Amino acid sequence: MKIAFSKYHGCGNDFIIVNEAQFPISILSELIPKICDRHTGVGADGFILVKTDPLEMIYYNQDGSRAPMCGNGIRCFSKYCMDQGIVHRNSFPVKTLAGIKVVRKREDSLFEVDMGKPDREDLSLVHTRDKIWGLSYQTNENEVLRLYTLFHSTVHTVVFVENLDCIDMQRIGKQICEDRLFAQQTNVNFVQIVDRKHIRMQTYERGCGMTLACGTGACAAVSCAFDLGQCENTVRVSLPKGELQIQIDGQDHVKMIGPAKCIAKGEYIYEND
Ligand SMILES: N[C@@H](CCC[C@H](N)C(=O)O)C(=O)O
Repeated sequence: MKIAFSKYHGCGNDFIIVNEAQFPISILSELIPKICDRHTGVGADGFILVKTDPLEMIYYNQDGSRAPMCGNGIRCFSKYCMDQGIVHRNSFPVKTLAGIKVVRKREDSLFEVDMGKPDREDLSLVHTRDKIWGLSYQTNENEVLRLYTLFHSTVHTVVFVENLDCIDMQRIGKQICEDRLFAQQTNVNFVQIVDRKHIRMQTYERGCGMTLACGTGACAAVSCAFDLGQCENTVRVSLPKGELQIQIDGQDHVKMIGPAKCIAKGEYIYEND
């Protein structure tokens, strides 16, 4: 079976985007890990299904697991919908498992997404403790870190470090992500505060591993740093291949601003085993 796809990226976080109508949903669990494979497939961090009536983003990680939301993904989804003539307005609502998100394409071609508020309290489905906020955590190699977990459209744990370049994010990220503290694993964001208006970060993503950027993770990191009094309410987030801007208004409401780019279009030849 041939499946028409587009590939987009937002700050290096890459996605295969496919229109829902063209194949039976029953093949998804086999299709996603195959098409996202970087050697034998097209290669991507995530897979996005587009539903048009109403407009909905259905997001899957590289391994085929479903996630409630994806910050870089929703900007790419929005650009795809505009490129394909699915939407004709510059601002529109998108249904996600984490609620309706309103997207706006700006004059500078960046996409602005109203990401809503973080949830620091009702995390009963996220972790097995009452709260993980400043929890002291020892890694297998005896590093001691502090973990801050919150729900920002999906589950995120923030770890502040002195210098991103001096830490084994793959090893530590995997350990925290898979720790039994978390009922359904967690995304792990390593954050270096550069100054009160600028952070550097990189994420070990649940269902995928290290990625070059994570939009919901950037929102979680800035919300957490702001809460702890470590940054202003408007922060530049530097990632290995791009930059996001995160703004928090007086009511704890978070906006994410960043790019979305089409890289390729093609047909994937799907063969089931
Ligand atoms: N890359 C994303 C987040 C994707 C989902 C995540 N891996 C999860 O399982 O929650 C982003 O840009 O937000």
